[in-house]
Amino acid sequence: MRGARQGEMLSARLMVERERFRLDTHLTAAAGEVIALLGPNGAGKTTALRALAGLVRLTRGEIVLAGQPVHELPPDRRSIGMVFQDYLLFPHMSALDNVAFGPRCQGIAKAAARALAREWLGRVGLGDHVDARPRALSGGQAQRVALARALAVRPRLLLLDEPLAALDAHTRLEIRAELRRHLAEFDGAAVLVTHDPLDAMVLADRLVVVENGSVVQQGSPAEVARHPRTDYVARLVGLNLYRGNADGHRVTIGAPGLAPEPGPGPLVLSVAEMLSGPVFVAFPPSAVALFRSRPDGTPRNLWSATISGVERHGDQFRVGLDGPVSVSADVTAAAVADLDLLPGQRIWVAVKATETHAYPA
Ligand SMILES: Nc1ncnc2c1ncn2[C@@H]1O[C@H](COP(=O)(O)OP(=O)(O)OP(=O)(O)O)[C@@H](O)[C@H]1O
Repeated sequence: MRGARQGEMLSARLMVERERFRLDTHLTAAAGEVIALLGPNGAGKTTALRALAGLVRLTRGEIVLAGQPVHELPPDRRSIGMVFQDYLLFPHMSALDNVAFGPRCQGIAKAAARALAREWLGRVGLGDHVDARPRALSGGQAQRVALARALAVRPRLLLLDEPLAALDAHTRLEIRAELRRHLAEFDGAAVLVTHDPLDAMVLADRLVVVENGSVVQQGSPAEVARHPRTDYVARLVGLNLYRGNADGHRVTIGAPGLAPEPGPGPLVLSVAEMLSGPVFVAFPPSAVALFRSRPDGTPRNLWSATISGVERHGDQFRVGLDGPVSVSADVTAAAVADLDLLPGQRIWVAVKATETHAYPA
């Protein structure tokens, strides 16, 4: 995680009143910081993002970007880059001209703008597609062009609205990892709206949870995961997520990273993906199976743990487990009774490799 706060890049008080909805949030972001706005449908995330972009007018409030009030300025004068799901590429222009468009609008001469665009397309891995029209690009490629277009204007604020939502699962993994790398190099502030907790956990330095137009919780992914304050957040962070080091299909979980509590470690997990170097490994609590005695001949990842707590979670129970890493498991009420799950008890924990997801960190 990058996290060093180098001074405030964005400070915004966003108030937007509609007939049956009121957004009232305060958002700040340091230079280089990535904020993920999370929340249930209709919470006001998109409204907040559009207000920052200048596409929705503030009823009250202010937006200060790099020390300048920008809320009275039109979108194109705010030093903002946008990667919105519905903010499409210009269909009649090549990838190169799409990316060169912003710099051209900033007054950069045509040849220089095109050189810059070429450089950005190279950075997002599309150096061979500069002449392609958007319709000739795959979803992932189009999203890379959109990112290059947003970054080519060197914005102080990058806004991303569900940037990975339209992509298939495989492409999503790839683009998520790439986006993480580009965000790490970006020196402005970034605000990301996503429904996917993994996107948020992997990409953001800070989660800002919005419900009913207000911020209900914010903090680092680890802080929010450790102390969920609403049901939505509890469900949202119901993912076991760790940092580790991959060597082929084996990942050594060592660095505490995003684990809820760093354990004694190290734990070696088999994962479906073939990777090397620093990675994240994630799996949902529903992928964790519990056994009273050591199951024989299982191909799963297996370790022994101590039950730290059992809590009702919807119609299931969430079991907290301490061991080489801290893990949450979701089990049925019947399993709680059958397995006699009580805090302090030792239990075997199993996770299938195919139910884990490993990603480059
Ligand atoms: N143009 C509009 N005019 C009036 N009301 C709107 C408009 N756009 C959104 N709303 C309402 O404002 C509220 C917030 O919507 P918004 O799209 O910001 O939520 P969201 O958190 O992004 O939701 P989702 O996750 O479903 O995209 C909702 O009640 C929505 O119905």
